[in-house]
Amino acid sequence: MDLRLQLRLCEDQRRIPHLIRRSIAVAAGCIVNAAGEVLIAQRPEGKIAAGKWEFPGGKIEVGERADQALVRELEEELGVHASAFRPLVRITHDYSDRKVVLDTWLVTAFSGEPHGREQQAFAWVRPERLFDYPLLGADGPIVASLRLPQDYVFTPEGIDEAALVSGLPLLPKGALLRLRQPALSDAAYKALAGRLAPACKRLGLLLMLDRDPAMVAELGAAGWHASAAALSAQTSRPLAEEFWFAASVHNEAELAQAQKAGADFLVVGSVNPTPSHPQGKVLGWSGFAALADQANRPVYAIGGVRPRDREQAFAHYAQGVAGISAYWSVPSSS
Ligand SMILES: Nc1nc2c([nH]c(=O)n2[C@H]2C[C@H](O)[C@@H](COP(=O)(O)OP(=O)(O)OP(=O)(O)O)O2)c(=O)[nH]1
Ligand SMILES: [Mg+2]
Repeated sequence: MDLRLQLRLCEDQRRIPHLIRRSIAVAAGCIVNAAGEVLIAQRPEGKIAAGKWEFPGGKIEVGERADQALVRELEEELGVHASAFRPLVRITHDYSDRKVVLDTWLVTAFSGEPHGREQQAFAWVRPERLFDYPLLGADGPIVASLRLPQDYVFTPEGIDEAALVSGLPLLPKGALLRLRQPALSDAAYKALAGRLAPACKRLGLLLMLDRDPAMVAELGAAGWHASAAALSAQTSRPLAEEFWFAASVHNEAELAQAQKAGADFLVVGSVNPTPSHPQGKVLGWSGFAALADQANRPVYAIGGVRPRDREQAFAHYAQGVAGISAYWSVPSSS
């Protein structure tokens, strides 16, 4: 093609970016050190969104896999060789001038001392302090993913209080715990939640309640969990940003509803058939991954999955696994 014509076409394209909705595939790494801090870098002068902070990484090249791009970008930008990593969360974000599809990875082992090869500043930050840095607009769900644990435990239905209390110290450290007791009246549920909240705090468990969202702040719990039924009545975020807002999702319509309501993270299933929901729709791992891929937020896999299935869950972009029976020594139907 004639060079002048080519230049002219490029110029025209620059003028109508809003008409050409380019989608950019990006791989980014959340490098975690032994102290549990994560590495962020400041975008250097001359790049788009200069001055904002980000998880190091860059564009996936033609013919390259996301994991290959991750390793290459971390070497190019930081002089670090990533040797152990796994998928974290996948995000599609629409900036006004471009659409970005971000494949993020949790990097748990690397060699080399990070240094800003592009003269960019960088910092090791505890996940709960990441809000102190102006991160790129797409990165909120990555921060949520870094702050959340790998296990989401539900209480067995009808478990007695003594068994519940004695089981708490045996749960994985830092786990989310949903107090799910559908047979209790609201008053009995609230009383039980009030007795459990201090113990959960002491043990570092994140207590999630599923009745009136106002109960969460009142009792000092960690957040609110919306069942699919509760979610259908929810058009906006029902509690303050400082608390977690989770939702159960089984299909695309419920996913859209959870996104509209502004849920921070989801529980998606059933991945496998379970005795407790024999008639429930089974997604399989591929159905799970299809929903997780559109979620734009961390997603736990539920339904016939156990902590030992975690690696498989990660491979399908899960935050981790959720369940009942795998976590308690009392008999349960799940
Ligand atoms: N690396 C990274 N990019 C992000 C994050 N969040 C986010 O929206 N992005 C966007 C910003 C950019 O539009 C795109 C990454 O492109 P980039 O400019 O870093 O690409 P690159 O490293 O290959 O740089 P270049 O050589 O092409 O300039 O993804 C993030 O946390 N990390
Ligand atoms: Mg980059």
